[in-house]
Amino acid sequence: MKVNQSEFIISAVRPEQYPDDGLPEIALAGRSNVGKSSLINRLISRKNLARTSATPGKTQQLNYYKINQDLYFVDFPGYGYAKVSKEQRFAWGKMMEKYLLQRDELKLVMQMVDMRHEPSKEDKMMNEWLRHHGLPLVVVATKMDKIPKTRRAKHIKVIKEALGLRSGDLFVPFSSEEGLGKEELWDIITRHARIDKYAPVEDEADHETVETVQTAEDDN
Ligand SMILES: Nc1nc2c(ncn2[C@@H]2O[C@H](COP(=O)(O)OP(=O)(O)OP(=O)(O)O)[C@@H](O)[C@H]2O)c(=O)[nH]1
Ligand SMILES: [Mg+2]
Repeated sequence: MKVNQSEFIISAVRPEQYPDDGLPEIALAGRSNVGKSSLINRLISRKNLARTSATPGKTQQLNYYKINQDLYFVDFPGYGYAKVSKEQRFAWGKMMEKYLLQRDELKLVMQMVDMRHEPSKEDKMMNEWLRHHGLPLVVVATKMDKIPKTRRAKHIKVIKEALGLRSGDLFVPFSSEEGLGKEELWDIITRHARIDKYAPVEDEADHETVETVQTAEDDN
């Protein structure tokens, strides 16, 4: 997928703020700090369009990023972050649930899990919930660069087993640091969003810059 333009649109706290142009939406869900924002940046070859941070729980609204005139990435609040209040967690949960169950434009959920660890209770619950509701799903295992090559197959096996994934289920090991898994994921995204224009992503040189925000601090 050739990304010519990427633009932060809105941090939506209410459904009325969601875009109304009907473009396909790809949601990113996962634990706080799992690497959702980093994955967006890697997919679009930008350093920091989506805010990344070493402070978990930073993304607290549905953050919309428009990619070309083709689709939106919708960056979700990270779940499972202990330091937010119960009320806040409940409010996020409600907003996410409503979005996931009622948003016609939603074409794919990317559920992200950290490749280093066995999926948490919340990861498992989220996965079961998404599958129970029949949502189109790809599980993305992030931070693959942190696992030595010889141990990756083992980690992948543990994750797939913990989530009960079968051979036909979509699963992509990924590294935002090194770009591993990027082409495979774009392929899945464009198929679900029904975008025909599949082409390799070009580098930043011919990329129209619309917004930049703070720099990632990778200490994780
Ligand atoms: N080595 C490595 N570090 C990563 C990778 N992905 C993310 N990180 C680091 O992990 C930290 C969290 O990444 P974010 O992309 O901000 O995570 P997030 O899921 O958006 O977090 P919230 O917005 O808080 O929910 C940052 O320090 C990133 O640089 C990866 O693939 N490899
Ligand atoms: Mg984020």
